[in-house]
Amino acid sequence: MNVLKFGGTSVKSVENIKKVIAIILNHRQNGDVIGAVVLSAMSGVTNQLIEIGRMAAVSNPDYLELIRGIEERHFNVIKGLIPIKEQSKVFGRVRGTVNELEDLLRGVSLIRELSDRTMDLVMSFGERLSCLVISECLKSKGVPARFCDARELIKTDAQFSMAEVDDQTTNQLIRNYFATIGTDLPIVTGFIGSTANNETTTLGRGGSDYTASILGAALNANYIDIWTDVDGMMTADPRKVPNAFNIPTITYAEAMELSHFGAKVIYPPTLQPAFAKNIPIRILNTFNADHEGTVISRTADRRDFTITGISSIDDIVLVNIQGSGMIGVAGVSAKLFSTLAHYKISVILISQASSEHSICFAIEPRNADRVREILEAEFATEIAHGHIDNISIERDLSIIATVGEGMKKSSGIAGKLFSVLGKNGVNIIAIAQGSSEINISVVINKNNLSKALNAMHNVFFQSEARILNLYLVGAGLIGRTLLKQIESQYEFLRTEKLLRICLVGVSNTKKMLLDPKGIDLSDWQDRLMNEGVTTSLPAFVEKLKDYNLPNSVFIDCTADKDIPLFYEPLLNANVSIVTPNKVANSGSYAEYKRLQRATVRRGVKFLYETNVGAGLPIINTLQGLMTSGDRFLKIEAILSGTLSYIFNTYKPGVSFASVVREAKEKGFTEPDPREDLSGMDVARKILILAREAGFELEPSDVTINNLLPESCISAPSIPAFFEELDTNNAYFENLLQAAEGRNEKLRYVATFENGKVTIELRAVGFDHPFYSLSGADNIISFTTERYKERPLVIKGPGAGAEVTATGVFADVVSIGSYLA
Ligand SMILES: NC(=O)C1=CN([C@@H]2O[C@H](COP(=O)(O)OP(=O)(O)OC[C@H]3O[C@@H](n4cnc5c(N)ncnc54)[C@H](O)[C@@H]3O)[C@@H](O)[C@H]2O)C=CC1
Ligand SMILES: N[C@@H](CC=O)C(=O)O
Ligand code: NA
Repeated sequence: MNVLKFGGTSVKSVENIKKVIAIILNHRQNGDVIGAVVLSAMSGVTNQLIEIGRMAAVSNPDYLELIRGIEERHFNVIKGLIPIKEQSKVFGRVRGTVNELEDLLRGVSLIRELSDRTMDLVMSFGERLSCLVISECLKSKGVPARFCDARELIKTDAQFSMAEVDDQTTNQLIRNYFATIGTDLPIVTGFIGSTANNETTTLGRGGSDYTASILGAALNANYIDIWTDVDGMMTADPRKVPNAFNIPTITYAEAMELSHFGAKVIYPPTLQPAFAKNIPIRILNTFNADHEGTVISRTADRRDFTITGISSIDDIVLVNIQGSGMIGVAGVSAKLFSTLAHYKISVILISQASSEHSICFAIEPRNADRVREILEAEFATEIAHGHIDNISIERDLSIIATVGEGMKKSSGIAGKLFSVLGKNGVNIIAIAQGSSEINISVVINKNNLSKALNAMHNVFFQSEARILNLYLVGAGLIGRTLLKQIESQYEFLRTEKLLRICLVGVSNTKKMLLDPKGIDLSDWQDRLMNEGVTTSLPAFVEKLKDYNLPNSVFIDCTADKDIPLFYEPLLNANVSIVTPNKVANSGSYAEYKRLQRATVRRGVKFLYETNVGAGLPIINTLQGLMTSGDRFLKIEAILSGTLSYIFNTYKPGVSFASVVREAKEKGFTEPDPREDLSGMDVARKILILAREAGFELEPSDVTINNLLPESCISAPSIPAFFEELDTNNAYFENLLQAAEGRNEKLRYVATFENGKVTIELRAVGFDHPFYSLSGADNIISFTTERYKERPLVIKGPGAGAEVTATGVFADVVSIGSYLA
């Protein structure tokens, strides 16, 4: 035998009530015995009744309008669900109940007073009306339903609005009642009860769940089914954590912790009677009746995760009371908490460090000022004597609770929790863990709530892929290729690497598009074109900070000199950066160092493997040697893919400018190819390598060996530059022919040795290791303490869209692994 309870949304409209009736009929057809059905008021009605009461209390006659509205809603149910010839009798009964409500409010309006006692009576009409109407609907469908006013069964004390149930009397009354009704199906008003003197009381908002549990326990039901509008309890609030999913089984204790911390699926007192009788509570969805929902019972099986759920209280304040006079003095906390209890201030969380120097506790914001006054008065003497310094209040905070019985047996949960919050720059203000070990609560700033919840959910519920939120600036050749590569690897990363890449922002020089829900990788170009707004980097970064998404990565695929100005603020906001743009690392040494320090300080990543040799593993190799304690003696390298390509491809008689054009078309050159031909690009790269090798070099320490005649450099635009190149063909032809005549090849070689950089155009013979390069190859030779006899050499294509995007992609994925 089961007790069924349907909440406010389930009985909100004709459409929804049809679903409720179908569920009841279905049970009966399957032979499942229903002991009782408990109903809430139609959704919105209780709030309206409260408003009506308040309006009447100030003699505002408009309340009559609201009463008509409530009456109308119930009439509509009758019209929609009861055959015409049976309707008038039910209309009459509804009208009679509504008249009773009107009489009551007339009285309230006359005496202009609304006590908690009267308010409870006013509120009782919501459930009385819904049960009245729906029991008649069921009767007309052949169910032997019978309206049951719970005030005759549930006896309480006289704490109106939050009455305590007298279990013994109540259980007896319930059993007596059920002994008399035979096979009738009582439709019981949720939420309400009455005192020994038959005054109406209510059991607290959400109390209909509690009514069902009281009935179920008294009747020794097999199940208490709470039918609501969600698929059971979820691992987190799905409005805040889109990846939250249903929890199939949960213990009473876990459900209690989660519902105290804001998971509004079940009213916490409901759990007690069910727990005492070991009756499972099932949370089911009226609108998705086939879903298995959540079963709450003593033991929960089918556990895939160490924690069961994450919940939060979104708005709290923290009160801190501290002073040297508190150390070792017994009774301060006793006085503190008995004072709070005396004033009925509910304390949500308490934390005291073992130094006993301070105690902090969380309360609802509406109590903050009152608590300060109360405590300042109560501890006036201690404050006057300096034993207590002050009572401070910190606002705009949230509490997040990780809940789960599984935490008892496993270590490392707190470590995981703090690490994920740390990596996402979420500062923890206070921590509490009860010795039951099924709840670890942390207090954080409210503006980090969504980020923290999502990041935590992501690491604790590991079967789900970790999200990496990308913001790409510069959707040019490399940027576009990167997105294409990510798109084709998306499924592999999600299923094999448990990494879900989400593009949140993308921009080029003209337009930018940001969407925190993610931009589909298959149509980002169309969306950018159609929905994008004029690019503004400050606005882009502002939005990024505003969204405050976990695991955010900023990718700079431009060669822009201004974008690096945003790197440090981004790192400080715990956003990792990946970039092929060399500007930041080749500016002043101080700036280079500042970025390095920011990454260490904030525990985020700044990765730029493609600054040198595109996708070739040069920076990673160098950093590996450095961190393992090797020392660099010499770096000798060919670092320009563009120049390699030109020197490997140029044949006398061909126009030099056309070879440069080819290099540009193949995607080897910088957005402005003069950067390559002037030697600037190589200068940047060797400077970066020297710095990575531990040397403090400024750009002025690198002399550029420029290959271009002045007229080419000073051309006003890139097309003009190409024209200028054409007119200088003879200059380049001579240069190359001279080498060719000696069977040598031209190589643009950068060397770092003894703290000094040299860059020169060399002609090398076939016995030189740099002779046999082809295409856009780079070659880098590291001579170190450990690689002294024979240097470590890395060689391969050092420019081009695919290889560069691959390097950027690898950096992005490595951030994903780090954050996980
Ligand atoms: N092409 C290659 O082989 C390699 C390139 N790199 C680097 O990759 C970066 C990108 O190169 P490519 O994709 O070849 O250049 P590109 O010129 O094709 O793309 C650059 C993109 O950045 C956009 N952009 C420029 N300033 C912007 C701003 N302020 N805001 C938004 N968007 C902006 C442009 O609209 C363009 O779409 C450069 O820093 C380059 O040095 C690094 C290694 C190899
Ligand atoms: N333009 C560069 C590629 C990027 O670093 C080159 O030609 O090497
Ligand atoms: Na590289």
